[in-house]
Amino acid sequence: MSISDAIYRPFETLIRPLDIPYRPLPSKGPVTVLLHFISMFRGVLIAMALSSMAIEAINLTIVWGLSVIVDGVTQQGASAFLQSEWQLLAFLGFLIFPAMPIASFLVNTFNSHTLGVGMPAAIQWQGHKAVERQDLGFFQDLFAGQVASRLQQVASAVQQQIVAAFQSIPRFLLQMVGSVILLTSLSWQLALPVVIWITLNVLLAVKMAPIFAERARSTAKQRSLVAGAITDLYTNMQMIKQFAAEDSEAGGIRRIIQKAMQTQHREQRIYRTSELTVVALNMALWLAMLSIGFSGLVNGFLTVGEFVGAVYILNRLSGHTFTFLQMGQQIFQAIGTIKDAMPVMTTPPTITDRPDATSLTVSHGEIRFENVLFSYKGGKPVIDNLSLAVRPGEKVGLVGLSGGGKTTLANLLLRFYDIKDGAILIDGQDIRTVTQESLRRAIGVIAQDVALLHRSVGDNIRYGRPEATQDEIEEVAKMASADAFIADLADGEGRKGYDAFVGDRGIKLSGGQRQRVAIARVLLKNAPILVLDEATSALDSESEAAIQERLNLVMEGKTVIAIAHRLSTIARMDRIVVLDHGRIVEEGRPEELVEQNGLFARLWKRQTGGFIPEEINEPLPKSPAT
Ligand SMILES: Nc1ncnc2c1ncn2[C@@H]1O[C@H](COP(=O)(O)OP(=O)(O)OP(=O)(O)O)[C@@H](O)[C@H]1O
Repeated sequence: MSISDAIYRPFETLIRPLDIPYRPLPSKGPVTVLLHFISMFRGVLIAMALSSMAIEAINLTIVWGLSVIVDGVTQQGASAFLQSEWQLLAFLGFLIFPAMPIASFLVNTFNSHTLGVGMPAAIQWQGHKAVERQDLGFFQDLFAGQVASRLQQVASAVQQQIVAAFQSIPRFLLQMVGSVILLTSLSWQLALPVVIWITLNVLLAVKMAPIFAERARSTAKQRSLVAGAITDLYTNMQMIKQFAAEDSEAGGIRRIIQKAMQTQHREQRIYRTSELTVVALNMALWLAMLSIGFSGLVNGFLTVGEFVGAVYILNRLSGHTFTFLQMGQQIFQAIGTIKDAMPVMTTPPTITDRPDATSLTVSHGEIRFENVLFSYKGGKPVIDNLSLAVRPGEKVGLVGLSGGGKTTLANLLLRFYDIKDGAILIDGQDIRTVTQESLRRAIGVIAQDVALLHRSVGDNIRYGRPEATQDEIEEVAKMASADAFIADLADGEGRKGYDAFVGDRGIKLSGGQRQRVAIARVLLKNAPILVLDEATSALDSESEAAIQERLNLVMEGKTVIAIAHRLSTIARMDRIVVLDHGRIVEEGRPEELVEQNGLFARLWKRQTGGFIPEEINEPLPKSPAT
């Protein structure tokens, strides 16, 4: 171990931020959030506050010592004073060195190494754990970038301000009290203006605090709006360019930045006004103290040593009020930032596991929707008293007009939202009584808009089963006919094949390639239930045939609910359920429904131009488990 390791490692490992267990954040106001994080680090914070108070105590003692030395030397002469008071001089020497550098090192290193690094990491981690628990609806109401920026702002603001507060407030209070005591011991006439000055400063702080808080909050809100809007823009850059909307979007961003600047100016005005008041109060104190000091010297109620001591104390006090005021501003900025971020960090998730939630066990794969009623926040019913039983291994196709509730129904099965009434059961187990994790592990999803993470294509496939080996990944890629294009992949960083990155949301892959990766991922997951939200966009017929073939492979032996748009998929379903306004309006085998001449037949004819293709009249593949 190097010397540097020996000195700094203990400070660096005093807190292990990522090992602190997650505790839900209190939602009763920003101060409770601050206290929550303070309690997480209280040991180090107290140690830092004590070291910082030690620095102040040393300073005050040195000031007192100086006034004693000045008076002693003027009265007794230097050598007599040295002889009689050498212990005092030695003690002052010890305070100057090594006590002062040690205390100062402790404060700075707790500050930079233990808290400066550990605290934002802990706050960001705890914040992330809080956000991650939120249900899908929460993310739909917010810009992702805004959430991320709020977390980051909170992490740095809270850390800086808590640390500054613990470093400065106890020290400042000690300095105030110590200064008043010391000054009183020198002369009460000198202490009096200081007491008045402190009272005026406290009144000022009480008056300004709510204004600071309100303005700081507006600024934080505007700042996170800017970050959110910019992230939203960058994420949708392709669409923006398609519409050549860069200029009009830039106009929007410009307006948001302009608004953010206005709120910042408003915030800064109040700070400068209060600083001006503090400077005026400081100068008035100086004037009063110097007048009293000179009159004390003239009238003999003060010695030169006492006068020097008083001037030194005054210098420190007035200098520190300024720092203290700035710290007050920063603390209110932090409180504003927390207030703005509170909804993100403290909203309790609405979809939670029951305390007695069990793990879902899928033995057959039967799904039952029983009188399900659902509406989105404040809206009218999207799923209206719907009952549907899907037999084990059955493949049900959901068909209907756009907005009929197909995607919603699939999302309810995954418990992305909780239903208002009725029940959804898988093999007899109500999905609200099992853990969300076990539920979602049992369901494979191929969504319409295949989402891939900006990682290697191999890692994206591995998402289906993180512990899968490279061989298994290659095997499913082959089954999904993805192996050929993956072999040819290369990214800008020189990574090739399975190691090549796919771009944000998989942007560097074609729609068909993304779908193949999604199929491989679900093949690897091998869940007993499959939800398939078919892309409406037509792939070319060759790709469609290839994908269809792969999908058959994924669907084999599984209970399937497919939001079906393509004729080829519909034809492969055991049963079609036609949804309209959240209700089942028709149900049956596709060929039966065509004959019924209802909504399905209408949709069908519209899609085929009145032509009923051969495949619907062909015998349909038998469902394995029915
Ligand atoms: N997150 C949401 N918040 C509020 N309303 C929503 C949300 N998602 C969907 N809706 C509404 O619920 C209704 C059903 O939508 P859903 O997406 O389930 O229909 P769909 O049948 O899948 O349509 P499509 O075929 O066009 O995908 C629509 O009126 C839609 O506006």
